[in-house]
Amino acid sequence: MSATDNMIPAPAVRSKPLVIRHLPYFIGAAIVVTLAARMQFDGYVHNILMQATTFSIAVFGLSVVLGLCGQINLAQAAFFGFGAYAVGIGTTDLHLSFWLCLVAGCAIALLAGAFLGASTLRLGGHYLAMVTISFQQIVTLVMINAIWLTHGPDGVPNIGRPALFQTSQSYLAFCVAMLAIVGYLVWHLPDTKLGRAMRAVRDNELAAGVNGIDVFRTKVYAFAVCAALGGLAGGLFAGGFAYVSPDQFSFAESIVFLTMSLLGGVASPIGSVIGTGLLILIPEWLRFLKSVPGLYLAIYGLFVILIIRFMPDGIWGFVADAFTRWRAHTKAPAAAAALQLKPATTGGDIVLEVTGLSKHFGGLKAVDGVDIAVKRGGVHALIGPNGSGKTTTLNVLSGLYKATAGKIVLDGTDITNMAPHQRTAAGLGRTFQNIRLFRSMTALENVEIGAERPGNTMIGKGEDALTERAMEALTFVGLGNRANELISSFSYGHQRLIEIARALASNPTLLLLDEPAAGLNSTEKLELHELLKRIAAQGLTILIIDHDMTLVSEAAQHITVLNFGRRIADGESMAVLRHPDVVSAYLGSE
Ligand SMILES: Nc1ncnc2c1ncn2[C@@H]1O[C@H](COP(=O)(O)OP(=O)(O)OP(=O)(O)O)[C@@H](O)[C@H]1O
Repeated sequence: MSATDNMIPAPAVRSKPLVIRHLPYFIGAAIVVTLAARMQFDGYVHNILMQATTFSIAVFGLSVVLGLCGQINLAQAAFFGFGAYAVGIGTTDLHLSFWLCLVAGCAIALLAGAFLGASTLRLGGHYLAMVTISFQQIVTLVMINAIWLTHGPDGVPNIGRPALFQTSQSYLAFCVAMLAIVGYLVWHLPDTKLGRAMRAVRDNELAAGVNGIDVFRTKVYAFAVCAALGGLAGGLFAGGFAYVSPDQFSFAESIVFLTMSLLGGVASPIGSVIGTGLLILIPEWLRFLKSVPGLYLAIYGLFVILIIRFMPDGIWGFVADAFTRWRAHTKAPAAAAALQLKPATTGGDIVLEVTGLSKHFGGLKAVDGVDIAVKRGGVHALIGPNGSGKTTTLNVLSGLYKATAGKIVLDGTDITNMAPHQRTAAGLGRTFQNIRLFRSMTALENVEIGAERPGNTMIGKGEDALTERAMEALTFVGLGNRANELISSFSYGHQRLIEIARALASNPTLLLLDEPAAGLNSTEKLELHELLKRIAAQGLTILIIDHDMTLVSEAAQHITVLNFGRRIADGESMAVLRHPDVVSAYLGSE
């Protein structure tokens, strides 16, 4: 019988199909598109709407790369320019179809974004910002100087539109429809597997990696999507204004896009539209102040500073946060079935075999030639005084550190040289000494990421199955009734339980627990002990590090002891705890 045969029946209540749930959005979007097609705007209002619509799509890109994935992109105007010039040059000089040029512009931007991302995203932080600024400057220089291609500073006039949308009015309606479609996709992205991976990477890269997410690839995807949206927006912009020139795609424009994104709320397409609309409209509203030199810019700047100061997550971020908190207290989570753990049993009696493992930091031998054999089923403890190399060992096991020497075999598979997410896919689950949860997410969303582990045989297809599995794991640790609350509303002890639930939801073959009792009070420690018993009762093997000798001696059947990075004892718990070397090294000699 396969593991999937043992799956728990799903709770009776299933959510409605997405299209039905989001029907109000589509009806609203259809009304707005109809209004855009029917209402008569003067040229000035029309231009503002066209600019706001196309800029919003470019800012959607930033909401993906920066808002969802936490990676800075200061070259969005360059990608916008790729799309604009593809349509400009394609429809005028090459006499190609608008549609072909639009698709080509998106593709060029996507490829450039993927290339830039793949070559620089390992840098992160300030370096990434610097590289994207340089890229932006190079693109601007090419636009100005490659006159044979771009027409240089004169720009490209008389850009064509599709035959279907020749009039300004119909073209605007088409752009608004594109805004609605792309906006819907970006709005829905955080609830997809890729979107959850991006949010996990943004919140905590280490935890994302050990929960089975390929961090680097996720970042490259985010960057490529951002660039493609920039290209699409630029192509639409070119058709709308029928003219493009290099100054429209400068570094200053990239900063404008970024400000729009931050002002409205970087994590949501609604924020993108709000920020874009405001930043385009505020200068128009303050136009009457232009007679007093400097006053207009001072008020404009003050307005932006005040919003960012008092709403650090932007206008929509502020509203959405309040809504999430309200919903957590009003929307009761669905009841969940009992969690089943069905750890894989492909290898022999030994689940984890570590031989000659070493990790040196320069001259410091944090782990030095350690052997550990963890038997299938039950609890194996790794103990030792402070600084003896326990956490380093766990970090090498889960791939956060590369081993200096030695071999690690998990359930018959050599995982020594695998990346963290590949080890997770191979069946490793872990928690951290310093809790590493995804802090912008709810408890349920955190555990869903664990449940999504590649190779998890205990989960069916689709979002409902994912939610059910996560609810089961949360209910197993006693927090099912608080599934929709944000991490910040949980006590330290409960956050530890959520981390354990996240690992359990992935149905690992081996669970590594790094000091799970640290920071817990005596009642919470008792609850943890009970939890460990219930986990072990389902046949899941646990390798635990902890300083609480009562917990270790009662929970673990087997103990390995480290001191100064070397193994000094190994065997059945009671015998090891009485071993003279252990007593003197770890518990004190008297
Ligand atoms: N990234 C690192 N760079 C340099 N030295 C490190 C690093 N990580 C750990 N060490 C050193 O390796 C040794 C072992 O540390 P480790 O955290 O593994 O010990 P531990 O047994 O888990 O201690 P504790 O019980 O206090 O958590 C220590 O001397 C520590 O300072």
